[in-house]
Amino acid sequence: MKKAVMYGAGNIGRGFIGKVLSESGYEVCFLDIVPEVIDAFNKNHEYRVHIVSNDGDHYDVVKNVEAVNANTPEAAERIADCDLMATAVGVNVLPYIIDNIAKGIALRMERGGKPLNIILAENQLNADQIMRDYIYEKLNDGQKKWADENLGLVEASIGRMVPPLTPEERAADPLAIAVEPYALLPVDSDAFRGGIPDLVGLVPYSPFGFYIKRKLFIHNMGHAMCAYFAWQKGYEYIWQAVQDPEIRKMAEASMNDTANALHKQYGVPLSEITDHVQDLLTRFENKALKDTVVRVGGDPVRKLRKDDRLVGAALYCLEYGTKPEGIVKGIVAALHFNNPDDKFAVQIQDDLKKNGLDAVIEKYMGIAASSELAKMIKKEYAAGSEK
Ligand SMILES: NC(=O)c1ccc[n+]([C@@H]2O[C@H](COP(=O)([O-])OP(=O)(O)OC[C@H]3O[C@@H](n4cnc5c(N)ncnc54)[C@H](O)[C@@H]3O)[C@@H](O)[C@H]2O)c1
Ligand SMILES: O=P(O)(O)OC[C@@H](O)[C@@H](O)[C@H](O)[C@H](O)CO
Repeated sequence: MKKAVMYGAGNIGRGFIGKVLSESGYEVCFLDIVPEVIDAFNKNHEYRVHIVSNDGDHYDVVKNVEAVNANTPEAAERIADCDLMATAVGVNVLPYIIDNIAKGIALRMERGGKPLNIILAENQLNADQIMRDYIYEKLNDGQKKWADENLGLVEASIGRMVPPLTPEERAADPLAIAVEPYALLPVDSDAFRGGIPDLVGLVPYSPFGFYIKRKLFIHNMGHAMCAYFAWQKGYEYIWQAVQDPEIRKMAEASMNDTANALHKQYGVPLSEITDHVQDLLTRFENKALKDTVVRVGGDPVRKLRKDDRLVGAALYCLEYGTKPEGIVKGIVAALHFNNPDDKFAVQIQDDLKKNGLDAVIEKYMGIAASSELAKMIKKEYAAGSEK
């Protein structure tokens, strides 16, 4: 059997990519650090994925799985030996998995191994370049040359939404997972080395910039807007946000603004992109998924970065001639996300109090306080304070 390594056995690793790999004929080795999750994989070598929607639910069984602790030398061995690999650990964790990846590459090269393709299932623009830079810092010149020719770092657009389960659900079954039905996996077809693998639901696409921007600047931006407005109205779930006519209208208008910019840059018919917006809004209504406002809005420090969903989308709209009025409201709502259980939200709230809005804009969004977008944000923020 072909072997795959799935780095990260969380929501996306278990609920999406690991499942795709198994269903595509791979024996899947998950690398993770949570002992009860690792033990559970190695006990039964299979797990169930609950597929939920407003129209009903069913379970799929994912077979031929095992797990290895990522903090042991065995992790690099598995990377050296596999036919395909993917990561879904979270953007902030990526720097911590580089050592194992670099060691795996070194072993693979020594053993005359085949090219290594790594599908990057992370919500990060230019994840391929970021990972190549991290990995190359750990390689010698010979290894870098091998990696130039044999290491495929493959950007992917991870559209499937997978919320966290409750502590009670996790305690009952450490591998429990519930997902929405959507299961397409668009990937950058130009990034593979040595051929594109045959995976269930794979959509190889080039130029991939279109898909990655559509994902981050329409899907994740609209999602984040729903979450931050929902927080202000005291909702717990995303489906509640999107059923609120005021929130839905603002999210939809902003998603359509990005759709316009994408249409202008890539020439994809506008109706095709706005149809996708409507489909997303329907998917956000998935009540059975129980996706939460605190998950989707979590870590506003990352979500407010210049290369992420809100500020990134606003700058993109400005570049293509649209004033991002709605997205700016979303940015301001993110600045009001004062969830005491989210350390990143607390950090922004502290900085706002101590250092003021200009400093927060420059520090977290990476744009000048005198820039056009910053001026729009400040105007909207002040208008909110006057209410
Ligand atoms: N959940 C979603 O709906 C969704 C959808 C699309 C994309 N994403 C993106 O996918 C990525 C993963 O998100 P997720 O929701 O699966 O997160 P998650 O927190 O559920 O999963 C991350 C997994 O990585 C493991 N991990 C953490 N540190 C590790 C380490 N040093 N070594 C090995 N494993 C480690 C964790 O134990 C966990 O199992 C993120 O970049 C996220 O933005 C998530
Ligand atoms: O994972 P994050 O924190 O980058 O973003 C939160 C959600 O928008 C995200 O996980 C989506 O559910 C996912 O990208 C699927 O589309």
